[in-house]
Amino acid sequence: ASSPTAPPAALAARAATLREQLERASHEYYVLDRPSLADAEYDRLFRELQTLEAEHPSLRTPDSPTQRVGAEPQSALPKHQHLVPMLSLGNAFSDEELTAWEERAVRLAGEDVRRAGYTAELKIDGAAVSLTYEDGVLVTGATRGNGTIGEVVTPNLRTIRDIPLRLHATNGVPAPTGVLEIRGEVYMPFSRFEQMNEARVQAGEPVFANPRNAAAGALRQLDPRITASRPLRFFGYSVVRPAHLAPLPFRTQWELLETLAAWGIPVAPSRKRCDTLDEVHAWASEIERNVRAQLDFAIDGAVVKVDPLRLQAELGDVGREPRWAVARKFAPDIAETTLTAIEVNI
Ligand SMILES: CC(C)(CNC(=O)c1ccc(Oc2ccccc2)cc1)c1ccc2c(N)nc(N)nc2n1
Repeated sequence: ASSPTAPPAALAARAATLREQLERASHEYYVLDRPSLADAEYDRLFRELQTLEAEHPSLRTPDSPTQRVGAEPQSALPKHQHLVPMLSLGNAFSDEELTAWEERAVRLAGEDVRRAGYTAELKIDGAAVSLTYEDGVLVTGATRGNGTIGEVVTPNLRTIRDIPLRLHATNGVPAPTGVLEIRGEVYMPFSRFEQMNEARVQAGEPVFANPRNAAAGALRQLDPRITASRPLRFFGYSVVRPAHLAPLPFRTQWELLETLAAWGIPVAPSRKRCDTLDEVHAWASEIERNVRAQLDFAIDGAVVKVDPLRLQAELGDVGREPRWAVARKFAPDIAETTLTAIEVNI
């Protein structure tokens, strides 16, 4: 017999179904850009879940879509120590510097580095954050801070539709158990950045210098309703967990990105598995010349990563920089350079 306070199992099951349907619809709408549920139907299900949670508060779980916006403003942002430090990328400004990076890695970890190959990714120019999930449920979100200590901005990150409140099992990839941290970049699409600045000019408010500053500023708001009003997106690119826990279900950076996507985390669209550094050079040039101008988000280069996690661990990091990854920087974005020049001259 169920106790008077516990909701009947049927209602708990209905609430779970609604959470699942609403989160999948949200993922299809915001991340895959191919909604299968009509807005009116989404709203009807959302209201049904809100009603269920109002009648049975124990059904109001942290991964419920009704809990994305609405936490009360905080006085100041509490601090969060990252489980594993968030590293910062060293820079290679030329193909020669990229080759020198590879030489050092080969000297340290042997020919396996070349034989195993690389994963090349877009270097998203946004605000780095770390998302802590426990048994697949988002429990903490924090800014990078100094790499070791960041600021807790969980209520703000929960307003970003790209960030799943619960990680899903899909096409044969099981949902993760235990604790893990997903690192990625919060960014503001150019199109929405311009739109927002235009509105700020009309409202007599100061405009943001660039999308990265706008994203970082939105993330550090004390009132999540302000964050919710800013058009923020997210791309994931790293997963870590404390060394003593069971290893993660992937062995390479490439498989890591595929797993993130399977869990429902958006991953930047252009990326390439490269067998040689020459392939990396060619891909990065192609991105700089032909892809960058078409993207609706800021990138400041490509990131090259030694693919096997075993070799990443062997190479380790020095001075907070991984030896197993490096940024191949592009020429600064003309618009940003011009703006900075104007600011300087005033
Ligand atoms: C590589 C890393 C610095 C993140 N990774 C980490 O911070 C990190 C930190 C400890 C780790 O611990 C290890 C676990 C196993 C093996 C080796 C290290 C692993 C990753 C980074 C930083 C910025 C990036 C960016 N703007 N765009 C893309 N596309 N990728 C980026 N990648």
